[in-house]
Amino acid sequence: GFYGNYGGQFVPETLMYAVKELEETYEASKQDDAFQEELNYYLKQYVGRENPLYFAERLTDYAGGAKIYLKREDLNHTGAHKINNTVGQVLLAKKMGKNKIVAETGAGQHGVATATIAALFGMECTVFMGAVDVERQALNVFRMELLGAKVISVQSGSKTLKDAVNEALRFWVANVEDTHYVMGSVLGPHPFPEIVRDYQSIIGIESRRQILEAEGKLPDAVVACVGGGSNAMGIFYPFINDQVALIGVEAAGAGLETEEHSASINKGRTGVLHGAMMKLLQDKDGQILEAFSISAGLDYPGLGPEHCHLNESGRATYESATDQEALEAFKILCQTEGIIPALESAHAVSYAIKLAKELGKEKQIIVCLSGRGDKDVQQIKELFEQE
Ligand SMILES: Cc1ncc(COP(=O)(O)O)c(/C=N/[C@H](C(=O)O)[C@@H](O)C(C)C)c1O
Repeated sequence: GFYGNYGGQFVPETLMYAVKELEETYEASKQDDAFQEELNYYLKQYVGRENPLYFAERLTDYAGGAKIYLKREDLNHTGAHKINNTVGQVLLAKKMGKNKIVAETGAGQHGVATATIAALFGMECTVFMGAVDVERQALNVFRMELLGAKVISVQSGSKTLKDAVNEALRFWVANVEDTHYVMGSVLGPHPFPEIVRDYQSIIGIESRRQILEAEGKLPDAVVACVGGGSNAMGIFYPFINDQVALIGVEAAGAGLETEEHSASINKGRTGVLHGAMMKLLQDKDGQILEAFSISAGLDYPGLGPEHCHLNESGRATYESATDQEALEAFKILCQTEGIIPALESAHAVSYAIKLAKELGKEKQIIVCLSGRGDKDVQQIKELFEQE
């Protein structure tokens, strides 16, 4: 369960049984043809895969360099990549005979994706969400409730994702007999980072095949935003043995030199949170610092253990984009391609525009468009009205 010096299973005894049971069930599911068939059925017929790897010609012209391809996870059912993971994990819950689901959410996309699949399989669903995020992503709270989920607003700590995960883990410990915890990103104790990576790898598997079809060669770089790191790990992993640059884009918020960002790799130190060893934003006493970002989905003070290892080994590099840069890219994508991206994804687009210029016309870049921006329009509207 380790990725170099990161990862592990730093959980209390009360959770060891549950993570061991999950590990066994996951390993067994890999050999279970019926399970794989059911998973692929829902990915195709319900999520709507495969989605396009779209050549963004006007965005490419705007950037003035390498060809930019967008992997359209925004076109999935529920509007983001999160559902790739929740389909798989809820099927695992069924395989373990558990009919209740608990999850955390920040941007609300993971919560919506969990509530959606729980409704599909008639399972009870409880989602923990920081009170700050309940405010910021009110539309997604309503969607979760429409889908039959119970949304619990978390008042402790900084009232954002970190605190929602703490409360969700506590709930899971108390209900482990009949409840599965659907982890929303490549975080948490082994085997969660592996499971979420594997379910999200469908993004990179499709992208690799599609770029070879379109260009007859692999891309020069793959770019994705990183909150906990699941859409990035999913698009990176199938390219891991290729000569392809893998670039994660962290949220620099108000700026890396300020206290207001979520740049765990660029400004963090090694520590343990939510059961895993990873790079974390923490003060000199090891207290976890609050993360900041204009996008709720990147607002997490850590980054998944496998990303920390890829960074240390040099296989992947981690850049960042500020709130302002993300907002700029958000507008540019709307105007050049008629696509309203999630604010999280706009961080990746922002860096990709810079990289395209640097690489020049002969090269190709794939950007993971992890979600659509409908959930952010209200927040953006208010921002523009303030300008
Ligand atoms: C559209 C979209 N794009 C990217 C992210 C960042 O999550 P990762 O892909 O796991 O780094 C997110 C993260 N959303 C989570 C959520 O909706 O709960 C997030 O807040 C946490 C699970 C990290 C997202 O919604």
